[in-house]
Amino acid sequence: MNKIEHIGIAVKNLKDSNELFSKLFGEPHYKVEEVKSEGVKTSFFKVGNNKIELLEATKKSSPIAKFIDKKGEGIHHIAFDVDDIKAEIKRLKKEGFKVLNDTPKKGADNKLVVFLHPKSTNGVLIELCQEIKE
Ligand SMILES: C[C@@H](C(=O)O)C(=O)SCCNC(=O)CCNC(=O)[C@H](O)C(C)(C)COP(=O)(O)OP(=O)(O)OC[C@H]1O[C@@H](n2cnc3c(N)ncnc32)[C@H](O)[C@@H]1OP(=O)(O)O
Ligand SMILES: [Co+2]
Repeated sequence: MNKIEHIGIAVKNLKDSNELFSKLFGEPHYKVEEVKSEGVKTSFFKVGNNKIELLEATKKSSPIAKFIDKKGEGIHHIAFDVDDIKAEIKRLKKEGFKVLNDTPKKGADNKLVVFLHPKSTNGVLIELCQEIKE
């Protein structure tokens, strides 16, 4: 794994949270992207070399809606950048981690993504991201 790609924060209202985090960072978000397959609307902030993803649920069955119902708003996942996502899936499965999707799926910001179940990672939902190259 190369580095933290982004940290995902679950929010109830993306518009309100965009304002709040713009004040916090002193800079507005640089993009908004809906990922229908995940039931989320996301916005991204750059903080130095780091990226923060805010996530609002777009439907009741969204993982973000469920998370907020159970735990409230807050840090939802940590995403790590990888070069070869398929090789990482294979390696991590061998190590006993519970990979939630065997086939990488299209995430936000031009990435292929895979999630590891938080029950296999000390309660932290982990996302792996590989940049999609043309
Ligand atoms: C667009 C994109 C991108 O960056 O490109 C994204 O990030 S999309 C981000 C949104 N997409 C995802 O999160 C996809 C991967 N997530 C999932 O498949 C799901 O959310 C699961 C992680 C499998 C949980 O789903 P499930 O239906 O089992 O929910 P559940 O509410 O019954 O939760 C089962 C147990 O996991 C815990 N749990 C659920 N979500 C959690 C989270 N984010 N961090 C830590 N623990 C979590 C619950 O509290 C519960 O624990 P207890 O049993 O102790 O009560
Ligand atoms: Co994410």
